[in-house]
Amino acid sequence: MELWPGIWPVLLLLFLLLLFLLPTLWFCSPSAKYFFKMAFYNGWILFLAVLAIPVCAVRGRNVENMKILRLMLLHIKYLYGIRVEVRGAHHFPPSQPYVVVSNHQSSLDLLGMMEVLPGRCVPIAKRELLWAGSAGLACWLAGVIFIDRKRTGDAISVMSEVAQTLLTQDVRVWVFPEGTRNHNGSMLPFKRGAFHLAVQAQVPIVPIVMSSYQDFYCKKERRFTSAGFLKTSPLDPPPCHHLSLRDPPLAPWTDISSRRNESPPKRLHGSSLDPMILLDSKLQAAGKKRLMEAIPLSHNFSSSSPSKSSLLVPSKGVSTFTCTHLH
Ligand SMILES: CCCCCCCC/C=C\CCCCCCCC(=O)SCCNC(=O)CCNC(=O)[C@H](O)C(C)(C)COP(=O)(O)OP(=O)(O)OC[C@H]1O[C@@H](n2cnc3c(N)ncnc32)[C@H](O)[C@@H]1OP(=O)(O)O
Ligand SMILES: CCCCCCCCCCCCCC(=O)OC[C@@H](O)COP(=O)(O)O
Repeated sequence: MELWPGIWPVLLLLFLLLLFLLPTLWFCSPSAKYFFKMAFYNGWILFLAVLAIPVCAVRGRNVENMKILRLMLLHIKYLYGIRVEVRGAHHFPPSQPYVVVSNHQSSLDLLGMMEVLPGRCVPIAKRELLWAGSAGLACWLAGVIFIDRKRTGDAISVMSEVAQTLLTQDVRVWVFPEGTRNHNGSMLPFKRGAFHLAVQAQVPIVPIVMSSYQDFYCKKERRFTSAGFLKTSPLDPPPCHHLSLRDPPLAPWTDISSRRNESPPKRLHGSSLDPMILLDSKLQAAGKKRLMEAIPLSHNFSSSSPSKSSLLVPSKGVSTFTCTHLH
């Protein structure tokens, strides 16, 4: 330090400059605000992971560790003023394995995911996440299943193993069937792994919809505004919609139903297996409409037949999701 006697005034000057510059950027540049918020988001998760690792390591790699991660991540929504509202959590099957499928908009999905993550439920994630420093290690310790999306064969064999584990170790799996983040307002065609998985393990699929972040977050526009002040309207109990999925991704369902004389596998039935919906309070009428329009399914309202709300009812070659409407 003696060689650099002038360093301290320079550092002080830099510090004061930053002290002035950062708040100025924060308040004047939405892009800078977006950048700071995302940097903090990732940095905070990495930091929390450092804390979580020794605690999780006690058990070794174990799905029960996911509870620890979940508890440690739940507060993040408050830091960002994001209010998460959960509708229909009771629609989760109480005690059996199942596959959760959910739309994937951004890494912020983690917030909604942690809000509703059932016990013994592990997400399927891209392999790259394993190398995300402390977060990767924490995920590994919590039993996150990593797949190499570039090697379909490997990914399929991992998922086939998961189909076994699902039953033998009583776990649930959370899959983002779009296979990647997608924030452009529409849903990408589904990858098929989640559906193969459910068929192989003969377990139900529980769809979860996370509402659009469009009114407070947009990666493309580098926009991440404060969201805490928006009004929350009480939401009506959602009516039932029947969503016909004509897209091939659900072909496995139709195959299996035709092999079984148009009758779906028994374990896929169950009026208590309605999908649930996850909404955040920022969701406004336009956002809701956009999201529903974005889902590439044709849906026919059928409030008169709530009793037909079995999870999946293939009929005449078209698989049908019963899905709760965002209302
Ligand atoms: C306290 C601090 C804590 C800090 C730490 C943070 C903690 C956080 C905690 C936890 C967070 C976890 C974070 C989770 C978030 C991560 C999200 C992501 O990473 S999203 C990307 C990965 N997810 C997927 O990719 C979806 C799954 N993908 C699939 O299911 C695909 O289907 C896949 C990879 C298996 C193959 O993909 P294909 O791109 O090749 O395309 P296809 O058309 O689906 O499949 C090709 C053929 O293979 C058949 N196929 C697919 N799966 C099959 C199977 N299981 N068995 C048999 N055939 C199968 C298909 O039917 C198709 O064949 P035919 O065209 O139909 O003939
Ligand atoms: C080494 C520094 C890395 C910093 C990483 C911080 C950890 C954040 C953990 C957030 C978990 C959410 C994971 C997520 O959302 O991953 C994205 C993939 O679903 C889809 O990826 P892609 O759009 O296909 O690239």
